[in-house]
Amino acid sequence: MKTVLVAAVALIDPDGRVLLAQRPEGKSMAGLWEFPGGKVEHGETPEAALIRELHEELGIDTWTSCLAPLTFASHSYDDFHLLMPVYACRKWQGIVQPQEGQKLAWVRSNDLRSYDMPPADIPLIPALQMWL
Ligand SMILES: Nc1nc2c([nH]c(=O)n2[C@@H]2O[C@H](COP(=O)(O)OP(=O)(O)OP(=O)(O)O)[C@@H](O)[C@H]2O)c(=O)[nH]1
Repeated sequence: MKTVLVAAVALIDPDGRVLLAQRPEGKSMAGLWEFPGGKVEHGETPEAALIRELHEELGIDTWTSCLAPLTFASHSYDDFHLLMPVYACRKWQGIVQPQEGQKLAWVRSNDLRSYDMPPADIPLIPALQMWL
């Protein structure tokens, strides 16, 4: 099975809330809430992929030095194996705004479990909660 490298980030605001984005209609796993990010392109580092995705998806800019490794997901879906490093980020420039019409939510630690997430993400929640 093909292993797909996806970089994701927990953006954490000054109140300790985490940003989740809802996958839009028409995509796989539509309606589920996930961490911002996306596939790492050929020749790209995970950090560079995240900086690019955050600009494209949310209209913000950040830097490699502001991306702290937090945890990772390794999960087999039916058609690929997902390997997803997850970073924490507390510092960025600009205001988070959906650039692609996606719904966003700033979620408190204790509320994370009430958002439906992809199966790969569920085991990540306790590690994230320890950071918040
Ligand atoms: N960004 C992100 N992707 C995740 C998370 N959890 C998870 O399983 N994924 C999966 O990782 C892949 C990320 O791909 P992507 O976001 O760049 O591309 P995409 O929506 O076009 O994916 P698609 O081609 O499967 O529809 C998707 O299959 C997505 O479902 C997560 O928390 N954040």
